[in-house]
Amino acid sequence: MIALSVNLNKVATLRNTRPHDDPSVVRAARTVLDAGAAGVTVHPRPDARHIREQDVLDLADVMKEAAYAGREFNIEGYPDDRFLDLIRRVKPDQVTLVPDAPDQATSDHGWDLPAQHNFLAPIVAELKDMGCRVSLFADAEPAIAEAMAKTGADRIEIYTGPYFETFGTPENAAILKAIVDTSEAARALGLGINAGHDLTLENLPTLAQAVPWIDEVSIGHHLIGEALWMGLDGVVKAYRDCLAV
Ligand SMILES: CC(=O)[C@@H](O)[C@H](O)COP(=O)(O)O
Ligand SMILES: NCC(=O)COP(=O)(O)O
Repeated sequence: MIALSVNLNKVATLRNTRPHDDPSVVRAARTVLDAGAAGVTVHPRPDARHIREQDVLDLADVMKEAAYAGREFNIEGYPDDRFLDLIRRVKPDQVTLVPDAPDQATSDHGWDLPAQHNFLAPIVAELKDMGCRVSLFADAEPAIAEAMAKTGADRIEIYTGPYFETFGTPENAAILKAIVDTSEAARALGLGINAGHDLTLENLPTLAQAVPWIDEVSIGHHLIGEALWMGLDGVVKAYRDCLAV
């Protein structure tokens, strides 16, 4: 079964609008894990617009609790000194490197490889030496698979934003085929497959059926939004039902 990692960024977005800890990111993490999520994901951006360093440290403590043995902590971000120092302190199960600029509204593209190989490969090596699994954010382009593998990364995370944007239109078939082809090319090179960005209860079943070998999807924005109507426990269970292909 495809693992669901719940991205808690948007809980922190709401929390940050007032000077107190409500809604609690830690409480949200416990809720989604108790509902069966395989792990949690956070993206501590340079401007701390949502997830702050203290959230990362607090969640690292939660993930060490016996009740959550076997669940994974995935930290996403651009590997600047701030981010790498935090990773060295926390040593999460997985690090997902994304090529985001500090002022980027959200993640919307994968790494430019092989151009950025010499920048990424040493960082990937250091993170793996720490015992972290390393995933690289990737556009759905089969030709990128070889360059991704050459960095030494363990997995790629296929960016599914265009899949969301085209879902339900004639253009979606080509986007989905590119995702399938990219995943197959990467798997053939020994890479694991993650996927994420703008996955929803509507578009996830088709993706899961087309690419059942995905290791993990990380989902935040639409899941947290849907929780307003379904409750956090209920929406996690609904997303997991989509993945039981
Ligand atoms: C990498 C990716 O697609 C998302 O995980 C990203 O973390 C979303 O960031 P925001 O929640 O800041 O939009
Ligand atoms: N890597 C994708 C992620 O963690 C969540 O993306 P989104 O569901 O918030 O778009």
